[in-house]
Amino acid sequence: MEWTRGRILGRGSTATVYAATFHNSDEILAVKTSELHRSEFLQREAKILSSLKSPYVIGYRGSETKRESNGVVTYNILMEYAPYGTLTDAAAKNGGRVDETRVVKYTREILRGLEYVHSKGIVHCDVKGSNVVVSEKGEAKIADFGCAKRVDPGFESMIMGTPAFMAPEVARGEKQGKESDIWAVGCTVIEMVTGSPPWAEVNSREDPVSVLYRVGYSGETPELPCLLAEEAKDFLEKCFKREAKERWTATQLLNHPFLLTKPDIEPALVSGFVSSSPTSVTDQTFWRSVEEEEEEETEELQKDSRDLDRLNLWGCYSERIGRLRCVGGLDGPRWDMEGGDWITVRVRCEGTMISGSQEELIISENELVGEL
Ligand SMILES: Nc1ncnc2c1ncn2[C@@H]1O[C@H](COP(=O)(O)OP(=O)(O)OP(=O)(O)O)[C@@H](O)[C@H]1O
Repeated sequence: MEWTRGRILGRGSTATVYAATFHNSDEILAVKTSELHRSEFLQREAKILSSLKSPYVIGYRGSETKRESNGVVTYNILMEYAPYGTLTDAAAKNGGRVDETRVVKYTREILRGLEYVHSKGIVHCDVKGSNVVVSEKGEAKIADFGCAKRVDPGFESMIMGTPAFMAPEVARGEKQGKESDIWAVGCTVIEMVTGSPPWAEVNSREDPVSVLYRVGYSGETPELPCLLAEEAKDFLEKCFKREAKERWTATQLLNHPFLLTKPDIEPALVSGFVSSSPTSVTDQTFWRSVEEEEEEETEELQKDSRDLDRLNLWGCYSERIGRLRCVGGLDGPRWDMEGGDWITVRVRCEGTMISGSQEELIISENELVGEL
């Protein structure tokens, strides 16, 4: 395969993704690259991605090693190019959150993708806004299968994912199955609606270990955004059943009224992430009206005048977390609160933690257990 590498589209913990062009066609590609000697996760990803074909999963175009002009040997996955970035980008471009029509559309498409992936006996293990990309036609497609695994009982068990999106059973290091992906879908909806993952109040002041502890052991479920209509809240409650076996499946959720009441929107409406008007807040089918919210807030304030914060209808969105990034090295992990995306962690159930990049030592199971 002859192709030329272009600009960087994004960086993750295991690889860098570039735009590229095929020499024998006009197709633009995305190429996910890491040095060959660090490409264990990329090679696993290629194996899984090559077995999948769905409109809601990023398209696989091949994989190969390549000697770069500087002599470095790289491993590369060639994929369909998604020009509109990730759902996290979509929220950022739209003032911190995705508008309601797109939240419904993208949630439906993520679930269609997961329904397919799960039917193939595969669990994604790292569903989150920054791992869902938007295609040229405006469809949400699940990407980054670097943590994905087959659900075969004999398969090596490894806990993987991003702390704020982890289900309780994953945070406790017990198991990671299809149900854990569904919890992460709920977290992704919260991320789209509010611009922040769940547990933002913990994230902003503490560290990911505290998030894992809270998810795994507190008995709590993520706080539901206060402006959501009851239908949307009910949908999230079905995702956030703490008992994995009580959680709804992708197929069941696709038939939830939250997703059934709105038809698919035209692709033309999606392209370019045309910024939506804040008036969507008043749409009764998804958001509760500001008046309704105000009335309830006033009643609550009368009941408890100490709760002054609740006067501000937008208060529940005002907390923006400092993004966490682990940038450890041989000296051990440290948490960077300033920038970068939510990181993915990979912990072997038995033994020490490994991450995709040898430079980014993230956290060891022993440290985790020690902290907990
Ligand atoms: N097919 C694609 N088209 C366009 N951009 C993409 C594509 N795939 C990935 N990207 C961009 O590259 C970024 C990193 O990709 P990806 O999440 O696959 O890397 P990673 O190293 O596996 O990340 P993680 O830290 O989640 O493990 C994405 O967040 C996105 O911005």
